Amino acid sequence: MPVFAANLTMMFTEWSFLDRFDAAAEAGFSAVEYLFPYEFAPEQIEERLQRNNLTQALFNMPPGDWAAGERGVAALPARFADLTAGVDRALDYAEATGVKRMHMMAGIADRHDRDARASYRRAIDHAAPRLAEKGIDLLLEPINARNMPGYFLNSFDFAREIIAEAGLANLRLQFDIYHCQVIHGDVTMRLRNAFDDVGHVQIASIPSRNEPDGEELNYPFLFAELDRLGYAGFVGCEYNPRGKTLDGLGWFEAYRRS
Ligand SMILES: O=C(O)C(=O)[C@@H](O)CO
Ligand SMILES: [Mg+2]
Repeated sequence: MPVFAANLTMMFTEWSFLDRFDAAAEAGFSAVEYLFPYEFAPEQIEERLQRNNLTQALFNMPPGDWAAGERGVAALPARFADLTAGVDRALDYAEATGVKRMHMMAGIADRHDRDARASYRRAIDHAAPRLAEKGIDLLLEPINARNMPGYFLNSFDFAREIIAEAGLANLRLQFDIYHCQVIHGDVTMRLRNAFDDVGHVQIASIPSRNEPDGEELNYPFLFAELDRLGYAGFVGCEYNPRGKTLDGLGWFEAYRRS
């Protein structure tokens, strides 16, 4: 049975960020993820995790200037110093939270640009060994162009090509089923084919990015498929609730921690 992680950037937004940990635990989640912890001290996050007996499944490394439209700096050749500083900062939070996987966003850049690709590889070659020293996986996530126009890593095939080329044991694919369906379709076969690379899974309905309980995909089938494949990682609930978070948790009833 999959282990679900509440995404605290998108779910439980009726609560302040730190109180979302309590709300997610109360709703029966045993793990959480979110985009970024950096507005809070590592100790504040650690305290909420421990108080609620929650596992930190995932978070992202610093993405550059998010408010200005940056979506990562890894593929931006002029930003290598920011990338290395971001790895250091993320590792401080990893130590406090015990997280075992971190996502490095690529940035807005043309994936056919040679300098952007070389910069992305340089960022991976720097970050992955730093994380490996701490037993942490480095995740790469393809993101669809409708949600993030101009994003460098916009194809699952390209992500797998980069992972194969880098040949690093702790470099894994963040398989967001929502993005896969929007970009390519054929989700089950892609999951099967990519399974050896998969380090984290995320879910949402398609096309609305709401609860995984309707619209284009049959999530009960996909959850069973993850079991058939022997997936032992987390499934991040990266969706925008249609209404109140708690009102939309009917799909989660069978999976909640008692
Ligand atoms: O947009 C997504 O999908 C994500 O998983 C975010 O964490 C962007 O990294
Ligand atoms: Mg995602």
